[in-house]
Amino acid sequence: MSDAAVRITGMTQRRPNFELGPIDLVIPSGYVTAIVGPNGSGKSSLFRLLLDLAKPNSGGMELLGEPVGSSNDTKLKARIGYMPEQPVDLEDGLRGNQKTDFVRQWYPKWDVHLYQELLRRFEVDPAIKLGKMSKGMRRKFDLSLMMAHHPDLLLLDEPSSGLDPIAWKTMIDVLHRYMEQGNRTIVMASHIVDEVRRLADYIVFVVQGKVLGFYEKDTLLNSWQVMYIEAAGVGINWKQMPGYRHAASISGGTTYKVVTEDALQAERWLAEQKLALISKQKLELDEILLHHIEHARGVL
Ligand SMILES: Nc1ncnc2c1ncn2[C@@H]1O[C@H](COP(=O)(O)OP(=O)(O)OP(=O)(O)O)[C@@H](O)[C@H]1O
Repeated sequence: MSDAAVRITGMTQRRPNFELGPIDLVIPSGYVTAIVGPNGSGKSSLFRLLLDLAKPNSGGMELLGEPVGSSNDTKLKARIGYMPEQPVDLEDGLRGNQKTDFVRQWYPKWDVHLYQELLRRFEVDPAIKLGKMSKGMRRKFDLSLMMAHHPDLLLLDEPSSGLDPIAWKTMIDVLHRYMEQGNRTIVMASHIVDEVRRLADYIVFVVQGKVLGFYEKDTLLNSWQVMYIEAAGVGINWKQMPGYRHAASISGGTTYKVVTEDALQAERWLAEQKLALISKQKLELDEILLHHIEHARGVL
């Protein structure tokens, strides 16, 4: 794995009704990492902490090798593009162009040609007041603005929220192209299975303020499977099957539906037990997340 784009060490944030962490997490540079978790699990809170918009109670964070929270972070921030989940209400009265004129001053690598190309691709008129733009249009404007200074790291909090299918496809293409150039990194929170499938190299599950795991996407999607197994006349202790997560007999018969998170070893085990594997199917990302949530509810 390459250098760390994000390094979080023993970080906690306590609120009256919610505790985030402790989180220890290293996100590699040069890849797309998706943070996946249910509503209220702490994804947006994590982004705000990484941007120093909120302070942790303990622990530390680094972005692109620099500590978060130092007083002189202008150079670091110039290397980052951040897209919050919600637009900033205070900017409602500004026209798009007025926001751009203010924002671009902070970025030495500001690229007006890229900015204009992105606005054209997303079909956004920057002369409109931000408060008068539709939700999706404002999102597309913010995406264009945020990418026009050639950031090394993009932090995207549910980037496709409000986008129509055409704009969504454009966004996926724009982000793919962004990743083609140099050692760039995207960290994004997303609920959209297809988006994670198309963009992510790595997946982080966050549930109830805790990181449940960091996975290489293809390994994760290949290793979680539901298997249909014929097991007539034998009492099987399914819990001995590698990666066992769940088992149920189908309509009380001798066929079992078993979920494993270690498909390769599970198949070997079935062969050793001389059990017939009738069919197998990969789980979708949201089904895998559901298993993680249920497991977390039992142990956290
Ligand atoms: N400013 C705040 N003050 C107090 N509590 C907050 C604040 N913002 C969020 N929370 C609480 O922190 C927890 C985590 O919220 P957060 O927005 O980080 O979750 P999320 O995973 O981004 O959720 P979603 O998928 O709905 O966007 C929730 O319990 C939420 O109510």
